[in-house]
Order: sequence, then structure tokens, then C-alpha cells
Amino acid sequence: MSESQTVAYLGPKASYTHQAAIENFPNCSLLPQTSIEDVFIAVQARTSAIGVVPFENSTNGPVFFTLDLFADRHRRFPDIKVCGEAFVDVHHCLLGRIRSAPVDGNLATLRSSTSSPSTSGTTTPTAYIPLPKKPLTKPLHNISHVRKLYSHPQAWGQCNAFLSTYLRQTERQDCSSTSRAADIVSIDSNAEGEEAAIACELAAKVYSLDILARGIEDERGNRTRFLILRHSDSDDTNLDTKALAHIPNAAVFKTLVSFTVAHTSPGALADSLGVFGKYGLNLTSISSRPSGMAAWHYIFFVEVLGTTSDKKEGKGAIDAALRDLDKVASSWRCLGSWEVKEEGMEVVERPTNP
Ligand SMILES: O=C(O)C(=O)C[C@]1(C(=O)O)C=C[C@@H](O)C=C1
Repeated sequence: MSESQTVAYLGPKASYTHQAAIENFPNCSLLPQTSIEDVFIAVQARTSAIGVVPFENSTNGPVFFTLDLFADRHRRFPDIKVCGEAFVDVHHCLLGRIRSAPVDGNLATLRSSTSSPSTSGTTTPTAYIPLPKKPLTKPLHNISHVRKLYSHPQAWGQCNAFLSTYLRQTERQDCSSTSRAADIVSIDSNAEGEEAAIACELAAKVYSLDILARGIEDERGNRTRFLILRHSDSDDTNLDTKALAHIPNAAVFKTLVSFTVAHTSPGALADSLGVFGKYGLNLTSISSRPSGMAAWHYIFFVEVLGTTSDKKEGKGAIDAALRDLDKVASSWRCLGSWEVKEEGMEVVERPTNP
């Protein structure tokens, strides 16, 4: 893949997707997109050879925007294939403007916002939440002036303990990415520092914001998995990237499959999942989204260990399972196979049950 070829990612600069793109495509030209949908559009139209999109977070689960695009309800992305994955450690910061303690010397305000979370009730056990999660960190500065928060919806769910302890009643505004949130806050219209963003530390630098709190995620091991997209006509072997680097003999693969089932047919979902078990294939995830065809109908997504193309790894089992899936599902689509990057992910051979 030449340097002139582009990698589309969810931007702007300093988003977590940008980090995934930089780390995995250090020699390519990176093209920020406004939305995840724009990344899909760029790859489908081949204006970018590669796309990088968030897929799943270790604390907050699947990225629904991405699943909805894979659902492809209007057949806009028939040629999108997943060809790789990448992980980024996600450590969120609260970014805004430092405001010094009020001139009347009311240090109590500063103290209450940087030390004691007791006023919120979050860390107070109740009958409903006997063991409430405590925030892992405290604000570094007074944050009592913050009136409005901006971030990507995924980030709210990753910072629950901090937000419900220190910014419980603060209004929230969803943004297309965390870096876009930082960008918006950097042009805070009333310039009173009442707006703050949840974004990464690099975003503080890029958008000239102060770090009001660092490491506000609920789990220290917070990570997001990104998927690498390509056009089905492109050739993997031309892609010079760390994310697609080959480890002969040690490679483990995953395949992403979507399918719908007849809503009224008893056992249709169980039968569809059963085809993978029949060939001894390990399912590592299952998600669903509304199908868009009728209320309460769903499209299901499964990740399966193995590949459709590598006979050595998959022994053709996935191809066989997909042939069976064709008989029991209303529709299905194979969204691609790729080499797994996760540590400790091993294929365990199980006897097949034909
Ligand atoms: O907003 C960003 O910075 C993104 O790259 C998106 C995204 C996501 O959708 O999961 C990526 C990583 C974090 O989990 C939070 C947001």
C-alpha cells in the first residue's frame, strides 16, 4: 500500500480511532471523517483503501453505530469487508478550562469538587446498589463551574462512577467523537469555561485545553477494539500495515457474520447458532440490532473463530457452517475474516458433530 493511499478514520485529529489508525498505518496518509458512516462511504466508494472504525469497548460493550452500518439495511455497503482488528488502551480525561477558586476565598467550593464525592450519594450504599462503584480518580482542579459536558456516547458509559460522583446533574451533549467534543469545547462560545469534554490526553494538547481530571474511566483496563475495513475487490496482500502483519503458524482468525431469522418460526435463532456448534466452531461474541424491517425483528451478529479462506486454520468448517446457515436463516452475510490480535485467544479443537 503506497503512502499516497488513504486510511479513513473517525476524526477529527486526536480521537481514539485516530490513535488506532496511526499505530497500525504509520506509513499511510490518514484522512479524518466526520462520522463512522463517512468511513464506510469512503471505503465503499474506494476513495480510501482502508477504513478504521470502533467496534467494541471492554467496559461499555458494542459500538451500536458501527453495528448499524454493518447491518446495511439499505444495501449501501455491499463491498465492505473486515480485514483486521486493532486495540487501543482508552484512558479518558476531563478537558476544559481551569478556573481558580473564587476571589472571595471560598475554598470550600474547591475542596468539595476535588476531594469529597459524598454530596452526590454515588458512593453511598443503598438497598438497590449495595456496593456502588467508586471513581478511580479525583478532579485535579475545581470543576464546580462546569455546566455542560461533551463527548461521544460510548465515553459516558465508560466513566459512570466519576460522572455520577462529581458531575451528577451536569447536562450532556453527544458528539460524533471525543476529539470533536474537545474541538467544540475549545471554542466555548461564552468563554467562561463552563463547557468540558471527555477525550484523551492528546486532545488537550491538540485543542489547547486544560486537563481537569485524568484517568476518569471506571476500569483501568479500559480498551476499545477497532475493525479495519477494506473494499472486497482490494487485495489484502498489498496492504502494508502492522494490523495485518502475518504471524505464520501462530495465526488465529475470526470471522464476522450477520444474519436474520424468521421471527415467527420457533427455534430459528437456536438453529442458526447451532450450525456453528455442529462444526465445532467457537462463537466469541453475539450482538443484535433492530433489523429495520419490522418492530421487534432483529439482525444478529456473531464472531466465530476461524476463517473462510484459510483451509489450514478453518478446515473449511466456516464455509460448511455458512452453507447450513443458508438453509435455516432468512438472510445472512459474511462480513470478512481477519487475523486475531487479542492475546490469549486460542483455537481449541472440538470434535465436530455432523
Ligand atoms: O470518539 C472517539 O474518540 C472514538 O474514536 C470513538 C470511540 C467509540 O466509539 O468507542 C472510541 C473509543 C472510545 O471507546 C470512545 C469512543
